[in-house]
Amino acid sequence: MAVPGMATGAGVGAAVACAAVVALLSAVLALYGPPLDAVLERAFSLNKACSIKDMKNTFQLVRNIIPPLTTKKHKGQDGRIGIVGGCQEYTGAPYFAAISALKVGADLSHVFCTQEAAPVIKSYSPELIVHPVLDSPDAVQDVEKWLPRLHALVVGPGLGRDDGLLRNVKGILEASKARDVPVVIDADGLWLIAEQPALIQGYQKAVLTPNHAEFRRLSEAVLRDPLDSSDPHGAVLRLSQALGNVTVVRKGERDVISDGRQVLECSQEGSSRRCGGQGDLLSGSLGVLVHWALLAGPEKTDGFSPLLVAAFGACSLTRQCSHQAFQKHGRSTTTTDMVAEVGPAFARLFES
Ligand SMILES: NC(=O)C1=CN([C@@H]2O[C@H](COP(=O)(O)OP(=O)(O)OC[C@H]3O[C@@H](n4cnc5c(N)ncnc54)[C@H](O)[C@@H]3O)[C@@H](O)[C@H]2O)[C@@H](O)CC1
Ligand SMILES: Nc1ncnc2c1ncn2[C@@H]1O[C@H](COP(=O)(O)OP(=O)(O)OP(=O)(O)O)[C@@H](O)[C@H]1O
Ligand SMILES: [Mg+2]
Repeated sequence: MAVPGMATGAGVGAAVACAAVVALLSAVLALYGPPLDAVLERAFSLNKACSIKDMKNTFQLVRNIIPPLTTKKHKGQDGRIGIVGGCQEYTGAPYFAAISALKVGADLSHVFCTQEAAPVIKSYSPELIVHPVLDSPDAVQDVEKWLPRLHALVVGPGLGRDDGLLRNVKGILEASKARDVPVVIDADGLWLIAEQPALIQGYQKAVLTPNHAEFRRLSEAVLRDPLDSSDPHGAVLRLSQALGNVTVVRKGERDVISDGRQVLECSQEGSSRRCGGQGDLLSGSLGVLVHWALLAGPEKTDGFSPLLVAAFGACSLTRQCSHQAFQKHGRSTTTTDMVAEVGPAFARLFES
């Protein structure tokens, strides 16, 4: 794979990132066998210096962070995830994020949304725990009291941009940082970060998941420069560095992931459908994988940043869901069809 950005100040990271991407590729190879070589060529851009052996080792990293299913665990151990989002306009986004977290393997998924969004989100699924608190004057305290029971928060899907709501979310982010709760920030959560980057500056347990427009907005706000579209890896690396090594996942035709030291690229085959909600599936899945990766620790990720490994896992899973759903539904594919593929896609990529 090409990791050009890593040459600039990334040092040792270049070799490690290269190995990681190659390893991911190799694991898929092991799963599908040689006929899928072509698919894999697209899945991970290869640096010619990386060997197939390295690839094998590094794909194993994603598998390494997945907790085993055993009869010895209690409810909640494999993940209690909170989604902060859901307002009058947007109820689908927090639902997609929350249900995806459950389908990936979390035990409990909470949604903290506005009062009027709550009954709508509840009605989509009996599996979600829905708190109608986000527009209450006590929103911060109402969410804060749940923080000790949550392993990760996904902030932003379907949040909207109401000033009052964003003020509450600012308080929730500050409370999460104070308690060291990992946060994935997506969608309108990124709008808030573009307005106030200091909110997340240097927080090592944060992952940002911008789409095309969100990345531009964030990058221009933080770096105070027009975005250089000729160097996608360097742009992500620089944004992450400027934010104090917060992990950034830039979604697009290829997903580019960086923690300011290393750059990974995921171009696992997805589909040409660009229906809304796919990013919500990614951020919800990532909430669980971030928890698993931090729990597993750097020993399991071979010294590699656990958040990079988690991000790569969520990107490849989302794209695989899109691929499988499109094979069945073609042009009519929607995010609901992708959610139905989370289990089979996860098994294909990480468990067979
Ligand atoms: N069913 C739902 O409730 C959904 C709600 N959503 C929510 O909608 C709100 C706004 O999210 P948006 O993602 O629309 O953010 P923005 O309001 O910042 O809009 C992004 C814009 O960028 C455009 N864009 C995307 N990719 C592009 C590319 N590669 N090149 C050029 N333009 C591109 C899109 O068409 C869109 O107009 C968020 O709260 C989000 O979570 C979305 O998650 C979609 C599903
Ligand atoms: N051109 C593309 N080709 C293949 N996959 C893509 C492409 N653009 C985005 N994706 C994939 O789609 C998923 C969602 O990315 P996208 O940019 O649509 O997010 P988003 O705009 O935040 O989505 P949402 O509608 O949920 O807010 C990611 O897994 C990403 O890899
Ligand atoms: Mg989005």
